[in-house]
Amino acid sequence: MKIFSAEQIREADQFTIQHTPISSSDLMERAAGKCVSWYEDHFTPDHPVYIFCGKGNNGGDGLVMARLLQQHGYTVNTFILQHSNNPSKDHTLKLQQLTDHYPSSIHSIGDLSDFPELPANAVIIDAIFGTGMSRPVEGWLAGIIHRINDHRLQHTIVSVDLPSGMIADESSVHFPVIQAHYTLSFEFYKLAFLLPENAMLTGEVHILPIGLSPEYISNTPTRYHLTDSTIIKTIYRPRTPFANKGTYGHALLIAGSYGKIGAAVLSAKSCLRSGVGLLSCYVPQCGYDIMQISEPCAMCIVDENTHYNTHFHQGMESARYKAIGIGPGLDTQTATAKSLERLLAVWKSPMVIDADALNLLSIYPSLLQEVPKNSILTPHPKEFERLFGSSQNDIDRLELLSREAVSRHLYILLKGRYTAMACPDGSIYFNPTGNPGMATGGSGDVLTGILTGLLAQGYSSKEALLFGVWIHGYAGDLAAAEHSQEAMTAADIINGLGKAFQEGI
Ligand SMILES: NC(=O)C1=CN([C@@H]2O[C@H](COP(=O)(O)OP(=O)(O)OC[C@H]3O[C@@H](n4cnc5c(N)ncnc54)[C@H](O)[C@@H]3O)[C@@H](O)[C@H]2O)[C@H](O)CC1
Ligand SMILES: [K+]
Repeated sequence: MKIFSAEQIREADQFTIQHTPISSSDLMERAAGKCVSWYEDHFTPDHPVYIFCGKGNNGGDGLVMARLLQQHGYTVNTFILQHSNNPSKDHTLKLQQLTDHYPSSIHSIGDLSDFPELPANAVIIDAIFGTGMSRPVEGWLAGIIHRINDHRLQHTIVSVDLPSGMIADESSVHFPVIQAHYTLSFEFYKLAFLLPENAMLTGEVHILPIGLSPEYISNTPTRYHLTDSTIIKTIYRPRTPFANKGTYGHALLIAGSYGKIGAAVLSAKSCLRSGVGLLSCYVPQCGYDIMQISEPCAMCIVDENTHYNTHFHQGMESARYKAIGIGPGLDTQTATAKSLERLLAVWKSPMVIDADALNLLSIYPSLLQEVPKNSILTPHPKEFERLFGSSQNDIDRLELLSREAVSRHLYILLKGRYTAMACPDGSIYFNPTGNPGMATGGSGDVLTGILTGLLAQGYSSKEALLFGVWIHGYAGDLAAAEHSQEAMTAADIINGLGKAFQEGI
């Protein structure tokens, strides 16, 4: 699914009005009608509705909702915030229609002292600002936003299109923004909904289709995308009937150190459960028995060192692996760094680089220059910061992520609720699958195994990344459904992979 900017959403709006038989006034009726249908499914008429409207089209949506909800038997009080003397055309039209039918339900707010007392069971609808926001809300308007937020514990807050004060495609960190329980957004996710810094502001997001032109949507390129099953279906390739294990590649996982052989085992298991043809695991001596017993389907190559890996570069100039994954439980010993340096000097195909291998790249930044093009780096936010530095806000961090991916020709993901995946062509994909139960030790090791397994099978780096992160999250959701987010472990994610491949594509 494409993620459009506020500017593009305005264009989509205009294009739809010009090229399909619908007026802007009717499009607003349709949008508000969708919100009303959603609302009626969630709240009965015993809850008085308090709708706060701005003077633009977001406020216009609120005015239409006020009319429709009253027509449907709800008690509604509408408050128009007098922040501007230039209401939008449709706002003016919808205000007139509301005045014609329900004049006594309309009130005006010119400053904070006009804010109403809310009855205990009232529901608040926030239709103050939508995609028209481009700067922080200030003065008494900011006061109104804070006042609404003060009611958050007692009253449900439903935001129309965006929580007011949030800027659709910029950072609004530290700005006054409505803290909604629900956000009913039109047609598209907004970039702002996917930023960790806004996690507490949107509440549950519901995307309501309003029939914006499919022609505009398919013909307009975007930089940001949300991975969905349509994208995953185009990536997935079923196995061929005449396949043998050579068809699906031989992967090498370089992982594990004393006390962290479990990370290597988790990666190995998930790699095998992602369809790899053959898997070899390179481990220190202390890992040999553990690996062979835990995962008989994997072959084992053993380092000369007992506790950590020191010679995995050996023989790699002529090795025929289809993919290498390195990092889970690796440790950051100097001898491991030296071996990584020598591996990078000879290995020029894409690799999956995770965990301690990323930490080695941040300790020895010159190694980062040697990472093969199209490799996949999988940092969590702390690892990302150690590698590339810190940022003021989530938009700056996305820009940094993208700059690094483009300039180094790498695929870099940044783990989170919506894992962001930056590609060398400048595009950024967000992944929607997964849940907080996956914030547990070993979950990243499982992802490394999956990505390595997909790369080895011949998926391109971009395909392996989008598909791997999707299936990892999907398997995590299945694990949470079975065990709860609290009780699930990384091993349960691996156990979910079978069903994820069957049902998640
Ligand atoms: N996407 C669609 O196809 C549809 C969208 N609809 C709704 O329209 C809004 C966008 O409306 P717009 O008039 O462009 O902007 P807003 O209502 O968000 O705000 C404009 C209004 O607010 C003033 N303003 C902006 N920023 C500030 C500020 N920081 N402080 C004070 N005042 C500010 C500005 O001057 C204007 O007066 C979209 O979100 C949807 O809700 C359609 O109804 C359906 C089609
Ligand atoms: K709003």
